[in-house]
Amino acid sequence: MEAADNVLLKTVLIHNKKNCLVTLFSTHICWGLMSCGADAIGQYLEPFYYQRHESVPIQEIIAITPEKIQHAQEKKQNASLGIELISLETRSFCLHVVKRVGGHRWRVRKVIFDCPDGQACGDWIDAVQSRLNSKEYGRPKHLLTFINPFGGKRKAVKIYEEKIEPLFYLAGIASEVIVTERANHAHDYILEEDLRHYDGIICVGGDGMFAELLNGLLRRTQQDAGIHDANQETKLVNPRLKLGVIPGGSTDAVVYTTCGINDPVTSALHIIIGETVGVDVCSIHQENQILRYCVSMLAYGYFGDVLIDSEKHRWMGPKRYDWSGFKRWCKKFVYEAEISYLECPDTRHHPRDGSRCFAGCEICNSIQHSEGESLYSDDKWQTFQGRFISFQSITMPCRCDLSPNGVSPSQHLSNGYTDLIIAKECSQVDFLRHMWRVKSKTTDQFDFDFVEVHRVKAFKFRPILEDGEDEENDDSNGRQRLRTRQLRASSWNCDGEVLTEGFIDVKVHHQLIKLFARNIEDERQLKTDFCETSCYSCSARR
Ligand SMILES: CCCCCCCCCCCCC/C=C/[C@@H](O)[C@H](COP(=O)(O)O)NC(=O)CCCCCCCCCCCCCCC
Ligand SMILES: Nc1ncnc2c1ncn2[C@@H]1O[C@H](COP(=O)(O)OP(=O)(O)O)[C@@H](O)[C@H]1O
Ligand SMILES: [Ca+2]
Repeated sequence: MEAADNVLLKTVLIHNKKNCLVTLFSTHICWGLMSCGADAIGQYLEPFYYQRHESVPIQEIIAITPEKIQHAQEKKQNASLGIELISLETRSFCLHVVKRVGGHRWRVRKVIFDCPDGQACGDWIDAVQSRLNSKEYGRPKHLLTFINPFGGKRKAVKIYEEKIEPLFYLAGIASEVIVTERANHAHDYILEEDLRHYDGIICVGGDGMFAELLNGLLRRTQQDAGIHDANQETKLVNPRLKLGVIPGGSTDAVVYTTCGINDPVTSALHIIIGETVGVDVCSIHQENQILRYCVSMLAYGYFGDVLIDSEKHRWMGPKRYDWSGFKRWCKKFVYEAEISYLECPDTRHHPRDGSRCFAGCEICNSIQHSEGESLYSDDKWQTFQGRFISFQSITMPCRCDLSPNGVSPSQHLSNGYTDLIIAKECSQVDFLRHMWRVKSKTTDQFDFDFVEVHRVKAFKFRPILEDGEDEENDDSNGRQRLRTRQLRASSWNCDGEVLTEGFIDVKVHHQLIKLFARNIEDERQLKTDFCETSCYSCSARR
């Protein structure tokens, strides 16, 4: 289709006291000063070219609202008549659009246009609003919102009331708000209540709170579909509802990874524009039962112990992890397990391939999975048996303040794989060197001989809790005694929730859920000079 075919509305309007040609295309809106054409309002000459122009995709328009402005001429008239203010015809409108202010942070920018008359103004508002309502953008209309008042720095209610509610109101989103009264409140609500009226469920909280939504929604979806228990072979059903998070917790890795920053306003804008990204989910099984679902980090050993200890220091807020992390590091513990895993068959994809998952990621979109195939019949299972300090399964990159590049920087949101990171038995100093690199942005954190990494589709974890038989000890009668030494057991840190079962089977489900978020943008590639190719003016100049 010719670009010009997509023009829905084209008028000369006043913006910043100058005549501007404003064009509404089906995918974006463009405005700027003209280099030729008449200046008279409502008239322009073809062909026209913009001298300088700006363009905003429809997707990135938060709202269009009428703007009551007293125009200069009316002001004069009113002043001469001695009238302070009369009810004015609305001849101006305000576009509220996404503005990027750096570091993946989004804000709202207001752009005001004055129209020749009220009719033209109404036409513009209707035309833009009808594009915003179009199903192709998938903007949510009804959300179910849970707020955890005790997460992170305990500011979630304030964040919602002061920053998020006004934005949802502006965008025309109706949100039913539930401030949770206990742990699992949101989980149980999702499992039991009627959710038909909602387009999505969001929370203001941390990863633990998000895990409640995730587990509630996935259980509910399987239950409604008649899947009650499931082994690793079961094909799970994708939920209709989308999930979203506004950061109000401690680590906020889910939101940091999918929006590039833990900023409440940025997250609210990602939700409002309705863009979604598919996200891989791990199901954690024991026998034929699913114990839990996990999207970010599933960790045993060091990070499992840090979580258990940190719960005792919840009053410290997010800093509790540093304190517990330090305490755990001081006491070195070693664990042992047998881990079998099914590695990604495509050797181009691995945790050290240097790739990054950006919005519209080609790797995520191109990877093929044969979901129907049996995992057990596969003879490609490999086994690791040994001692380690930390074992992590990282299903999304897990960016956060503690690790801005991510715990596994080359992991992807929706490639269908999880990365196993095993920090094998080593000195405390060596483990710290590895963690230091996880925190820093520069060097390969896996470039140590004691760190082993694999990109896998599924794994089985069997803790070994007793040392092998030790025959070297003789008892007082000189008889050889078989002795076993107790090894330390840990628990799992599953998206920040404790899981006490040690033996587990884990499988990754490719893009099982959809999250309201664009995924991070490659800021070097954001176009600023030219708008989309369908822009008439730009394509004419190219
Ligand atoms: C010395 C530098 C240490 C840098 C350590 C970087 C490790 C970063 C791991 C981040 C894990 C991110 C994965 C997501 C986890 C969350 O699901 C989950 C729950 O989140 P929520 O609170 O929002 O509900 N969060 C966590 O489990 C937090 C784990 C954080 C562990 C921090 C460990 C700090 C270690 C400090 C050691 C200091 C030794 C100093 C020696 C002189
Ligand atoms: N009203 C509540 N009282 C106590 N705990 C709650 C409440 N609402 C949610 N929770 C629980 O609090 C835990 C931590 O929440 P989260 O929002 O992730 O904060 P943080 O990131 O600080 O851990 C979650 O496990 C969640 O189940
Ligand atoms: Ca993944």
